[in-house]
Amino acid sequence: MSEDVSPAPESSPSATLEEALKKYGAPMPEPVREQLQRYVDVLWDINKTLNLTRHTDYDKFVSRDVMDSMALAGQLKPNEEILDMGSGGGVPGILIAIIRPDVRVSLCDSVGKKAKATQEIVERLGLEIPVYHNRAEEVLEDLSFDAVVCRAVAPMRKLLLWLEKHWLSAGRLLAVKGGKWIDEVKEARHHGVTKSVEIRNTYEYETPGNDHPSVIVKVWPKGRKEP
Ligand SMILES: C[S@@+](CC[C@H](N)C(=O)[O-])C[C@H]1O[C@@H](n2cnc3c(N)ncnc32)[C@H](O)[C@@H]1O
Repeated sequence: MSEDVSPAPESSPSATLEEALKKYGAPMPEPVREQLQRYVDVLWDINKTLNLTRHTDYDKFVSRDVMDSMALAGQLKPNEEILDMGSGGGVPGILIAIIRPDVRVSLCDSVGKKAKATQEIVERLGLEIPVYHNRAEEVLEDLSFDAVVCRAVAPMRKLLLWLEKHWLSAGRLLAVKGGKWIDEVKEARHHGVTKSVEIRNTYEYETPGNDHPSVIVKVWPKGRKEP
């Protein structure tokens, strides 16, 4: 008897947010799902005129944006206060605010039109989230947080350089990284910006379509108990 070698059929694109959330193992209570739906509706609407995201279908939105934000949210303690550094279209900050309403989120982006778009999203969703049109380093001059979170903002070398003088107000860094994170840490070490910090891979998870798992990298100042 010949073996059936026909390729497995590709799963069909998710027609709804609910379908995608189920497909990627992230079912959400209805009120959260409704808020996520409102968020993508507003984001995709603004995205018609301003390039904020390439994740313009439910599968990409859930498998990338929601999964990354959930991975970060899982590292936060109850009622913590966080700064999303380089929010762009609001990932991960706005999604963390929706998934974890106990967490107090602030957003910042150094580019004016991005910060303005993020402000518009926040207002249209009726969320009470401060949005700063500033570099994170500038925000950290005046305000303190339990953690700074970020995705797709800069390599570790730059993130550590930017935060070097701000650990008292940044608390800890939680950065979403891909398979090259170890190379990024090596490069940062080569540039001498890892001397006064501890760096740990704190959580790994699969991202559909990527060969390597995604990682939440945690960084905190040396000498301080692991947060
Ligand atoms: C590639 S986008 C990523 C946006 C979003 N985090 C995401 O994952 O979809 C990077 C954003 O970081 C912003 N950015 C870069 N350096 C920054 C800094 N030091 N402080 C605040 N924002 C920064 C850029 O303006 C840009 O909007």
